[in-house]
Amino acid sequence: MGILVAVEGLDGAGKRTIVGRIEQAAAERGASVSSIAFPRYGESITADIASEALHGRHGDLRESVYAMGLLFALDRAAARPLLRQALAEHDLVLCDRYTASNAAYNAARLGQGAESEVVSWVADLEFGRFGLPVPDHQLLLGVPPEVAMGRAVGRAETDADRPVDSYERDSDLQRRVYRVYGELVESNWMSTWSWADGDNAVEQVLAQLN
Ligand SMILES: Nc1ncnc2c1ncn2[C@@H]1O[C@H](COP(=O)(O)OP(=O)(O)OP(=O)(O)O)[C@@H](O)[C@H]1O
Ligand SMILES: Cc1cn([C@H]2C[C@H](O)[C@@H](COP(=O)(O)O)O2)c(=O)[nH]c1=O
Repeated sequence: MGILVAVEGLDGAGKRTIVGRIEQAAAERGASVSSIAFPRYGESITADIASEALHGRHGDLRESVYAMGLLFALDRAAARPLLRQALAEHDLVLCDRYTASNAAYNAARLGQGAESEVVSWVADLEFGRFGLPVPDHQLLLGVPPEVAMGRAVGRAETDADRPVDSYERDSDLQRRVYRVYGELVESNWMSTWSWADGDNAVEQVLAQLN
């Protein structure tokens, strides 16, 4: 049975980039690794609808914090068998965003913090009702909002398939999300957390394998 590590952070923080580096470093150490990125665009209808809503489609769907949170949660619920299989077959399973993304973004959208009702709702729904595995460790890529937003905008300029969405355009939201993530780290929400910058993220995850 492998361990499940979730990599969290703001839009454009560099999660995908770091997950690739962790995969490579773990494989070089002889560990078998699998990764899964949420939302699962192109594989999950609920993930695709959430993305379309963030790009202005589906009427007022995106205005509802709980409706958006439910779409992201249903994407993960549908991935539960994949996660279980990956954990049975690999030493390390990496998630590029997981349930804490729903906690941080939904609380921030409501102007609330890590102790709020919506964060409990996310935990009850995803770990309780949907039976998703609780991560063994969660890592926050602590790239500040101004830097992360700059990267997201830079990516959009060079990648026509990755235009900024309504969350990424909202600098106040990104600042609030960063604050809630900090509170999730401080309270070790659901499991242990560590705070990483780009340089020590790989070592922090590899340490979990020992
Ligand atoms: N350490 C870094 N320094 C500078 N640029 C970086 C760094 N890491 C990633 N980038 C660049 O920043 C952009 C965002 O990176 P990436 O796609 O890995 O972020 P992400 O956190 O997965 O984003 P999202 O959650 O929005 O999908 C990309 O263009 C990437 O090449
Ligand atoms: C998985 C997940 C994501 N979100 C938010 C975070 C981002 O702003 C968008 C899209 O994700 P991406 O990594 O930029 O493609 O959705 C969320 O609120 N809840 C979630 O569970």
